[in-house]
Amino acid sequence: MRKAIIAGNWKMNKTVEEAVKMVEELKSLVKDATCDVVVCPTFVCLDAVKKAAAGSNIKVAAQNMHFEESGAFTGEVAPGMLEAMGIEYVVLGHSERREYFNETDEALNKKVKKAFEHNITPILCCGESLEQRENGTTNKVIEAQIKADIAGLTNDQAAKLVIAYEPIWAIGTGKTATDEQANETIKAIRAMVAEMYGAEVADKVRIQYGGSVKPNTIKAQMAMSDIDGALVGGASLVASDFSAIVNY
Ligand SMILES: O=C[C@H](O)COP(=O)(O)O
Repeated sequence: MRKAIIAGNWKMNKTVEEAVKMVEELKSLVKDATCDVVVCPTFVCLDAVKKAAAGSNIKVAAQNMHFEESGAFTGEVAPGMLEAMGIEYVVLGHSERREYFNETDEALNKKVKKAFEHNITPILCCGESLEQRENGTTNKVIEAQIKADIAGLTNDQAAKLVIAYEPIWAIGTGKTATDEQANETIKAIRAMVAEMYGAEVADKVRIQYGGSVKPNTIKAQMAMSDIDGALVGGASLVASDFSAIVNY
């Protein structure tokens, strides 16, 4: 039985003060959640959020990291720096990073491996554009992403993966994939993982849905057979909305 995981991706929002205030509010609101609860603040807020979340059930994720250990990479953050801070998860390959920051599958594969080396669990994002959904290439596009991004892991590492299926056309648009569409694609992703690492591993991998998840959509989404959680953007910025999602 997979434990659900719901993560709030704050993207480029919240000052340190606002982020800490949000965690302080969330702590009591999500304390009885039955799923894993994760917040993903910007790098500048990570340390303060981690300290604010201490002693609670809120886990902290970075929104990105570099694959190198250290060196002349101005503006980047190394995996060891996140590990030293006790960061448990890292979001990798969000469609915004693939699109605006030219993140490639080759780099993502290095990042996924490096995250595991540093005891950080990747939340690996994948998903198709509206055009790809409409021309019927959704599974082909996602298969290319998954096969490249998670290649070369051990079975133990692969089993710990969190994958977020985010149809790009549903991000921040108010359009969610139907529960059936999301579930079907997530099933297909699980089959891709099974092809690479076997059914036993694939059965352990947690696969979230992301794209305009709201308090009024989550219950039906979580009732689907293969949806193991959510990666929430906009609705994760307000404590009452995010806690309502987490306490679905
Ligand atoms: O990482 C989160 C996703 O991009 C979803 O964002 P959204 O809930 O605002 O559509």
